[in-house]
Amino acid sequence: MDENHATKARVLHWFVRGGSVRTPDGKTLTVDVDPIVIGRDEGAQISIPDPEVSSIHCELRAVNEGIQVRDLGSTNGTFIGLVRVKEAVVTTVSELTVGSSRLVIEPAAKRRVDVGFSNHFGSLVGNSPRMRRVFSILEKVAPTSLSVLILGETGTGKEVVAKSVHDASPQRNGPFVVVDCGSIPPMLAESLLFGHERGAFTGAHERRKGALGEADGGTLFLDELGELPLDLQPKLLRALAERQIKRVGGSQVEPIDVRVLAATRRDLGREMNAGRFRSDLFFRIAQVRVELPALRERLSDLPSLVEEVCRRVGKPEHAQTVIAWLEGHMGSHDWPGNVRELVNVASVAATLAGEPGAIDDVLTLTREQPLDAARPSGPATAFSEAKRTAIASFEREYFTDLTKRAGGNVSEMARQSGMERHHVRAYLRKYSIDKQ
Ligand SMILES: Nc1ncnc2c1ncn2[C@@H]1O[C@H](COP(=O)(O)OP(=O)(O)OP(=O)(O)O)[C@@H](O)[C@H]1O
Repeated sequence: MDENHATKARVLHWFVRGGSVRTPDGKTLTVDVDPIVIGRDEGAQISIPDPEVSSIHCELRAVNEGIQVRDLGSTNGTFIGLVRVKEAVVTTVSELTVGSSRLVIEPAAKRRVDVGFSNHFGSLVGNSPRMRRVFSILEKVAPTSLSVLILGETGTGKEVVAKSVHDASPQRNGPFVVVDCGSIPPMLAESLLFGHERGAFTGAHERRKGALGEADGGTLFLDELGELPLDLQPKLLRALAERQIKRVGGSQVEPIDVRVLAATRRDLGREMNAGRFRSDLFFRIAQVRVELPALRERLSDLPSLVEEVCRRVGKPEHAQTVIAWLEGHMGSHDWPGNVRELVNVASVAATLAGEPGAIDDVLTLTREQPLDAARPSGPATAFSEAKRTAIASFEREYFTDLTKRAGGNVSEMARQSGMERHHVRAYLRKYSIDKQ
């Protein structure tokens, strides 16, 4: 990371109103910026053995205005006084009811939270207080062997966090193995994770290592953890707890030394309460929870992200033009695709920003034209035709080059370009680029 990023660090703290919560058995806990989970499960920070409380019921955390209460998909609901709430901020002493148990929330005065000086971690950048706090947590946990669950909407940078944690860990020279839990074929799931012996099932011609075995001495990143098939969950939990695996069709156990990182877009609280995700596995993997806020909640990150993107595409001199354009034209955009969407828009803009007026055309085209129909809808002027040709040639060049760099692997292309796999495929089809 260049010095530029460090010298631009300005925001060093934020203000929150935490306080305390008194549990039904009379204990008092401090509520701070890291969430406190309330539930029936023994792993919850406030564990309440009340059958009407869901295993993961709700959570409390300090935010700017007071103590935020968030229901996590409980069956019987979370109440403040007599009002059932999904999400609310408590600013005065209030009674919180879960099942038939009562807790008392008491907000305290606002206090300053030091968010650390760092405005980057690995290949992540961000100036907002929330991201600075994420970076300071990551700096602390990366060198440990703690497992980390990374939460956030699509495109918020979960995979980059995982890779950056691996790169800053003692296992950095070991393998970094990614398993996309959402695309595990059910029939092969167990073998994919734990490996198999030769002849274990039809088609098992070779003895194979699974993802856990491959990750030995390194990091296993379970992407889309919420999609992990239910029947695999207890097996994975056992393997992680006992630090050993048994291949499908095998009888011997092999020791493994693997650090686990995981990510999910799904609300795992809801999944657990619906019985689709095991809470014991959740607490085993979520020793540390890191939440990446949506980009719309941290727009102050935009300039540093654009600078980073311009640097990546080799056009650092265009950063200020792109930032000014985004502020002027997309100030009210709420970035549903988060940083991935910003990276896409900013890289196209940065690449063509040298031509006067080009950004308007580029962004209008990339945002409004379906990929397969980049054709003028009305009478084309020579100017717009020229722009279209420039974009087409940029896209063709970009994806041809990307295909070479990723050896034709679409997942790798998606990773490198920060796009969804189906978008990458659509561009390859559009320009008839051969994956070989
Ligand atoms: N803080 C950041 N700094 C720099 N680049 C970032 C940051 N966050 C995300 N990115 C970029 O945004 C793109 C998307 O990131 P990533 O693939 O990690 O998102 P994700 O949360 O894993 O998305 P999904 O849930 O869809 O898999 C990547 O190109 C990544 O480099």
